[in-house]
Amino acid sequence: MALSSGQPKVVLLDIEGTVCPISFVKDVLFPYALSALPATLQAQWDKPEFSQYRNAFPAEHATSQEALTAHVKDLMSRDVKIAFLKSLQGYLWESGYKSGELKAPLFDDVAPKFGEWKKAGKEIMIYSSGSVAAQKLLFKHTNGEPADLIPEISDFFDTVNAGPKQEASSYQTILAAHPEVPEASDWLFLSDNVKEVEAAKQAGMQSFVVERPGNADLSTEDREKHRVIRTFAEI
Ligand SMILES: CSCCC(=O)C(=O)COP(=O)(O)O
Ligand SMILES: [Mg+2]
Repeated sequence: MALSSGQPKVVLLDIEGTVCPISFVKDVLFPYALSALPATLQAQWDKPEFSQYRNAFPAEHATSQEALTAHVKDLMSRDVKIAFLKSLQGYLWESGYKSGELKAPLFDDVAPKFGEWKKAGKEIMIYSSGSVAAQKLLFKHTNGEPADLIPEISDFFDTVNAGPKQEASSYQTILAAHPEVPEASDWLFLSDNVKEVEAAKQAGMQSFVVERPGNADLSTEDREKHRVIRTFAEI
């Protein structure tokens, strides 16, 4: 599919398993957050600016630093994609990105395609379970050229401002946020998660499954039902 006139005007992108490897999230970002957690809790526990993160957790898990640490560890071991955890993770990753310890390893085709899409007049938007704050940190600190891709991105969506990624209504919320591109068929959503692709299609968007190294295997049925791409260069 060439992106020329009559083709999608907006490319909406998932992050983990689509623009960067799942292993970056599981093996780099998660351990960083867990290692930063105890010292952060000790330093920030009673600070007013930290209360938004602490108070967002269910009260029974925020009774002490130890209880919160145990709960965060449990949620992360199960990769629970819940907003209060994602928000805290973004807060914990900030120092790592700013110091240069964390840098998002985008797949090689991603940054060049951003430039191509922008030149062709397409809008690039992000929809991830990671918080909008975490998304912005990731795209500001990449291994791409340019390293800061924020200027290329028109909007960011997460489970707070759009809703759960496997529900069609979330894609309708995203559409409603951009009345300048009202036709769902003018949107192309790319994700490693077949259920997310199905939800986007239910909302009327075009949507392809992205198959990257390290992603979950796709079934024969998934491959029959959906277009599967291995790199953005195929678009
Ligand atoms: C952008 S923050 C790091 C990724 C993350 O925490 C996450 O849950 C990504 O999920 P996605 O919806 O991008 O597959
Ligand atoms: Mg994903």
